[in-house]
Amino acid sequence: MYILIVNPIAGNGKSMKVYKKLQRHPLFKEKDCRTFFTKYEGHGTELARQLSQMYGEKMKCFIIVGGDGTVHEVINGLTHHSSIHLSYIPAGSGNDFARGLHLKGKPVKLFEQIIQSPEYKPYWFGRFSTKLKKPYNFKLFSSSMGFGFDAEVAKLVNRSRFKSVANRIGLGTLGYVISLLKQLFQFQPKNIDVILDGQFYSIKEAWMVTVASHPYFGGGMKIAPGAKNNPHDFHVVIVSQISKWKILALFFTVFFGKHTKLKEVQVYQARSIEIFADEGIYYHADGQTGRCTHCIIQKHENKYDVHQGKIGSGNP
Ligand SMILES: Nc1ncnc2c1ncn2[C@@H]1O[C@H](COP(=O)(O)OP(=O)(O)OP(=O)(O)O)[C@@H](O)[C@H]1O
Repeated sequence: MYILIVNPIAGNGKSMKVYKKLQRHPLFKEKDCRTFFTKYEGHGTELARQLSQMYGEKMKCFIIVGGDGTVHEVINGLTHHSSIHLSYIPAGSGNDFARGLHLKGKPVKLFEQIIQSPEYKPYWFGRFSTKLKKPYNFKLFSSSMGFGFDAEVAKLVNRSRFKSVANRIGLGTLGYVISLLKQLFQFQPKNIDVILDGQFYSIKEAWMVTVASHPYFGGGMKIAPGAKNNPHDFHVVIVSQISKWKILALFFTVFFGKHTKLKEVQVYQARSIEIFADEGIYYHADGQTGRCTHCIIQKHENKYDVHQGKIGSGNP
C-alpha cells in the first residue's frame, strides 16, 4: 500500500492537476494507493503522524505531492518514524527539495519510478530549535534554513499575490524575485552572532545567514553551490556588509552559484550551528517563516530513505 499526502493548494492548484493525472494511472488502483489531502496549515504534520502510527509496516512509502512547505510539514510528523520510506512528487512553486534530490521528469514518470523501480537512498534532514532551554522540541527541515533577508523575502513571498500570478504562468521563481526586489529597499541589516562547531563569529551588518543541506533555495537559486546532503555537515553561507546594489548583483549571480566569489560572501561547513540576535530576526525553514532571537541547528541523528534521482545523495 502507498499513501499519498496531497496539498491541494500547492503551486496554486498545480498539485491537484498532478494528482488527477496520477489517479488516472493504472498503477494507482493496482498498487492500492490511498490519498489524504491536507486541509489547513500544519495538517501535513498531523496526517503524517497519524498515518504512520496507523499503517506503519503495512505501508510501502509516503508519496508527498506538493511543494517544499508540504515536505516540511510531512517530515515533521515523522520525527520518530525514520524507517518509513519517503517519495516526493514536486507540484509546488519552488520545489527546491526535488532539485536537491536530483529528481527529473514529469510527475507521472516519477510516480512510475516510485512504484516500479524506486531508488531509495539515505537522506539526512537538519533539525532546529528556537528555544533557549531544554526541552528543545526540535523540528526538522529538508532543504535549508535562513536568517535575515532571505527569511523576510520568504515571508513576503508566502503572503504575496505575485506568487499565485507567477505560478499561473508557470514561473514559480518570478514570485520570489519580485518579493526580493520589494524587500531590498526595506531591509535593515542586523548584527548577528554565529557559533559554528564551537567557533564564534560576530557578524556586523549581516544580510543573511543560510544553512543548507543542498545547493538550492527560493525556487532554483544555487545559494550553497557546493553543498551535498551528508550525515556530517551543512554549508553555511553568510552575507554581510554589502551594498543594496551589490545584493541585487548577488541575486543575479546566485542562479549560477557564482555569488560565492564576492568578498562579502563567506561559506563555511559546520555540523552544529547556533545563532543569536539581540532583537528578534525572521527565519525560514524550507520557506516556512518565523521569528526568533536564538536558534540551534544540528544534523538529525537518523537517516531517512528517500527516493532520489541517479546522482542523489547516499554516498557520504
Ligand atoms: N488545504 C489547505 N489550505 C490552506 N493551506 C494549506 C492547505 N494544505 C496545506 N496548506 C499550506 O500550504 C502552504 C504552501 O504549501 P507548499 O509550500 O507545499 O506549496 P508552494 O508554496 O506552492 O510550494 P513551494 O514551497 O515549493 O514554493 C503550506 O505552508 C501549508 O501549510
